[in-house]
Amino acid sequence: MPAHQLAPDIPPDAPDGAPTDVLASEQAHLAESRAALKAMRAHAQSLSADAAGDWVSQQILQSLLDQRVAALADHPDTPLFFGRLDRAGGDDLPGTIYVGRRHVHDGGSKPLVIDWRAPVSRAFYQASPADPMGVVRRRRFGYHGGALTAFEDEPLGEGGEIGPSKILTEEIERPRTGPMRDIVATIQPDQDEIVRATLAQTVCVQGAPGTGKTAVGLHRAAYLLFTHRERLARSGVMIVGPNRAFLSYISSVLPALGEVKVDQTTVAGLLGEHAAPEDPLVAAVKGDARMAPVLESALWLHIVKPEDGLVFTKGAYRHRVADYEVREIVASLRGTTRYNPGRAALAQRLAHMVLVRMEQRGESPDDRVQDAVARSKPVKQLVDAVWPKLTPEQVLFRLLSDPDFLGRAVKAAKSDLSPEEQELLIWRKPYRSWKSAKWSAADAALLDELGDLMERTPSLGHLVVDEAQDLSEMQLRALGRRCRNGSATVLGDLAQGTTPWSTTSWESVLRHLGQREGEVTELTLGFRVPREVLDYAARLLPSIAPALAAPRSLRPGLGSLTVSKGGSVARAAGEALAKEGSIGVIVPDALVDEVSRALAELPHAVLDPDAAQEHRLLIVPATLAKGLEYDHVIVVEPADIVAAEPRGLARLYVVLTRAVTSLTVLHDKALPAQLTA
Ligand SMILES: Nc1ncnc2c1ncn2[C@@H]1O[C@H](COP(=O)(O)OP(=O)(O)OP(=O)(O)O)[C@@H](O)[C@H]1O
Repeated sequence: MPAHQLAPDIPPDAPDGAPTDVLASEQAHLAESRAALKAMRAHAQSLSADAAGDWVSQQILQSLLDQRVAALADHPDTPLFFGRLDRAGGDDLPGTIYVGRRHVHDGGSKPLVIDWRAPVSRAFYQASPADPMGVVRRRRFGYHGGALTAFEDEPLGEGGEIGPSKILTEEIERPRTGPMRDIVATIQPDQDEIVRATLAQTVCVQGAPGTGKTAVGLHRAAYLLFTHRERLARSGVMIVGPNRAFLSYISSVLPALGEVKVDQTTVAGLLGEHAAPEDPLVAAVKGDARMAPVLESALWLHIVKPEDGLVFTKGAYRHRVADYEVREIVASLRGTTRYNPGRAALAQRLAHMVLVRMEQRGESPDDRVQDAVARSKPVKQLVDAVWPKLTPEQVLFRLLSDPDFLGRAVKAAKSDLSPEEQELLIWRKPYRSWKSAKWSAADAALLDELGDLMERTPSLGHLVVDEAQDLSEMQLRALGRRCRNGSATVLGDLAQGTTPWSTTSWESVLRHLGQREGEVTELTLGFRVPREVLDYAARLLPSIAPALAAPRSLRPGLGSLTVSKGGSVARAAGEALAKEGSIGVIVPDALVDEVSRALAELPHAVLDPDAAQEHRLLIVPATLAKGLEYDHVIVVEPADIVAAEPRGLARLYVVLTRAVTSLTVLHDKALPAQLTA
């Protein structure tokens, strides 16, 4: 008997009845589950918020009920369940379990579908003949639209071999159109290990292009939200991706899994959309973690040694705090609090001293008097003079425009920033004031660091960081602040690092993120790029990431690669349009307009950095291709892509690994030597 049976292709010899009967019975279970979901929704709709006592509680309850009703919507095109486990029994759980996107139960609370994230569903992803996990048979379902049309059985109890799943193969061979889809029906065992890692655990995933890192990160977010619903509803989960076009591409995955309350943003979205152009050499120094102690010193250098004491007049009395006492208070606070709470504490401590004086004179002031004194003019004046009110922008402005001040900060921090590096940091053309300064992306991380030195940044419960290899140490520190009381999922590929500060080690990434305990793991099997294309792109690996092993692909994709000298982009695009699926024409950024003119006869759009367009034929600037995929990819002039930036070869590697079905490389100039070797 074959290990897999795919109805209706397989002759009706299955032990538990002919496939068509089985199919009919599974279709009946789907119909019953749909009806039950409808009833659950009707029940939720019938609940009234009137029971809540006051108006505010009613509003909150109504909003919760509305969310519940929305969550119970049946999307006819989305399979309600995609798997079934027949279990050996011996526990309290049902013998047969249907695994799907959400729980569905009948009127008597009998489970008809169990959420894929429930502990019992784990076996659907992990059970194997070697370790059946109490499962006798795993059944996978194939759908066409919303209709259940096929099933595939894997007997697990007999210790045999399981061949490749046709349903998985069909899913990954499916022509791509539109945004990214969830992979909940076909998560692979090594991916599932990452998805179900505990909330306390920070996981860092190195993976070649198309190994499912993004998909895994999104599913892990959904898993954690299900497993720790209340805790994470309070603290929050956030996904950080490389650009907004990418976010738009992945935006429907979590909602399809029922999770709508996850913030998806970019580093710029989080730290501020500052984008003043900057020399990469300068940005590299600014991105270096050695900036952190320099910023800290720069901030604290603003504290002025108190020369005068405080005189507080009340009625006929003058209460004095001596200069040395003020110095003692400042010294005791310095370095023990963040900057802004330190200011407030200084005012309170001074006020306290005044109160002590009042008491010594026989008065009995209470706490309100202390607050009033802390807010009084003489105290405010002294605090402003000694511990001035500052913004991150003011401090950074001073640091980047005043070489002496920078030198003092470097010295105070005992930093080894060299004179050359310090010179790079100083603006060539200084701005008139911090208000008119134009900040760069690298400055945004410095401002954020200063902001945290002044006021603690709140931490989220969990952070998913995609394309993490591209982040500078200072950006990682900024993200680390946002998960310091939580954990992170860090995803990336050392070979796809395209920034001048791209990392070469995940241990270093975890260290700067403040998650040293994080575990580095690897995904090695590619689900996107055909083998022939991946092997071609992998010729670049010895030059860009020599320590990495060549990636492997699940998809043979014979005939998927065409390399053509002098070929026409319009012809290649026209040929791709005659096939099924999306088409990405990936071009050096400088050639976007030229290629758009060459394609004037064909309906097309240019990918906008701020949004993913729904267009079959898209021109994609090479610098925006990261994380995206297209059924057919046409890459124009690799030599120019390489020449455009310092890590141009890595950019080319990214660009060559976006194809799902075919890659056409068009070139007039000589190809990079690594590709022809
Ligand atoms: N288990 C799976 N079942 C079906 N499809 C999968 C599976 N894992 C990944 N895929 C598909 O493979 C493609 C690549 O996945 P994804 O974008 O997550 O990879 P990646 O590792 O982030 O790639 P890159 O490094 O190039 O950004 C996607 O279309 C995704 O849906």
